[in-house]
Amino acid sequence: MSSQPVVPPVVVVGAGPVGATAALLLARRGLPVLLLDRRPHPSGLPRAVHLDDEALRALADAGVVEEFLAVSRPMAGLRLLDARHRTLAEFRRTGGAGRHGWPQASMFHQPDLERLLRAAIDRTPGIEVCGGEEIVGLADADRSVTVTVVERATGRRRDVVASAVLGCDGANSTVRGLIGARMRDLGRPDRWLVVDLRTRVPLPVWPGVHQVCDPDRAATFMPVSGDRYRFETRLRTGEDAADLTGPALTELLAPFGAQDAEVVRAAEYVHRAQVTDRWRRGRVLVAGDAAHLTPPFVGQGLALGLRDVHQLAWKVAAVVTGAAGEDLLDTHGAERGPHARALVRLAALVGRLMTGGGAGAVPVRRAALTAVARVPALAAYATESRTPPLRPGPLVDRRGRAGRRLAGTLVPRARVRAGGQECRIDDVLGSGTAVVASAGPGCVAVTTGGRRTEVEDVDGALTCWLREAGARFAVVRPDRVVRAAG
Ligand SMILES: O=C(O)CCc1cccc(O)c1
Repeated sequence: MSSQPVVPPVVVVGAGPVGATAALLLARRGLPVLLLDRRPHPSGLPRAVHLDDEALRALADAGVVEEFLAVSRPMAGLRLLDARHRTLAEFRRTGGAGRHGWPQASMFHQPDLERLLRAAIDRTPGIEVCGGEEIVGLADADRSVTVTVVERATGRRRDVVASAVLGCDGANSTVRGLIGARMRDLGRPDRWLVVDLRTRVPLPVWPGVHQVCDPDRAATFMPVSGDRYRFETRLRTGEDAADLTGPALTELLAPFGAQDAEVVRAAEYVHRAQVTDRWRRGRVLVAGDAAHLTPPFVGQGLALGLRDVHQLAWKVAAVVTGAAGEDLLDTHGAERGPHARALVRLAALVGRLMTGGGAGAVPVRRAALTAVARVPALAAYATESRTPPLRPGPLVDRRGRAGRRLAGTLVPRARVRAGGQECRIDDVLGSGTAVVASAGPGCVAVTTGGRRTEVEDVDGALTCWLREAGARFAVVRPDRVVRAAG
């Protein structure tokens, strides 16, 4: 009788949306997962409210995107307003199907997302969840890590042998500290009041994010999902959250028609712009808020974290199963670091646009808007909701015209017809590396594992995507990022 080799679990630390998604992605690749969280139950706090359609590729591969769409709402875009609420600039997002087949921007209530992720984990074999357990030590060995864990209620300690450890344990990450990583500031911290609201009747507001660029009283207002709204305002020096309750808050909400809304939660929050200086020690890696903190002004906090684990899960699976060498894990920080820094800097720039004040207010705003328009990666984000491409490296070959255009970006999740059935290209790409090539009018060929399949390019989106980049083919990684094109 042959026995399967026993692979120790991948320990995922932190069962928030990033850790939970990581656990699902790893389990769907056949790895056993131990998901630890210091809290006995999900937090229930509505922190993140927005995801872009690129981040939904991670939820799709985790098997929960349909459930996410059922609890979220398409968002119309981002409007920059002046102090008198006149529109300075507007960046629209398509509420219908964007290039990935979903709304370009979706708003949601975080506890809804956490609930559906937890339900998916409960029905996925191979994931063990341990709440109320805290990690206190990590010892690297050859191809494994010993994780020391304490049960918070009893103080009982135990050692777990892990094949890898993913620190998705948030802003105050223990894992980050244990691997000797430090956060590096990309901007100054800023104190804001964050208010979650509910209304009995829907408010007649534009269904997008309003950013009030007023150095004296910078503010953000947005419909979330259902009857929920969020208002945020920068706290002035010497002001705290308690100063902005009652009539003072009612006055701030009035321009949005939300003066009668129920205040569900009002809390001070310090917005930070930080990225870790180290993403890995051996087989221990950090992701999500453990690796970066962003001001919320372009709604990228959670999206960055979901992309981290989407781009990491297949690499961890390849290394742990011996299909790739340990150095594959070096690409995690090399790819995610510049991407995170670019988006954190963009968010900080929008923050300056909202709060830059004094005599320099007008030039600050003009300079920032010019910067957004001039830097291609920023312009692509502002106008088309495309995040910056991954930098060239061992898994991103940006040589040649086609490589420069496509490598490091996501293949569109286009509609295709395969074997008489309509589906999305991701369903044909499978879970490994694939090649997508033009194959005559209205047709593309997908090669996976040496097998070539011709599919109908239903809307011509893939043919057009290749043609516009001057490409005949694109090599697509398991995380749907283009590795090379030519
Ligand atoms: O750029 C986008 O599409 C998202 C804008 C956004 C979303 C959520 C909060 C926020 O302050 C901005």
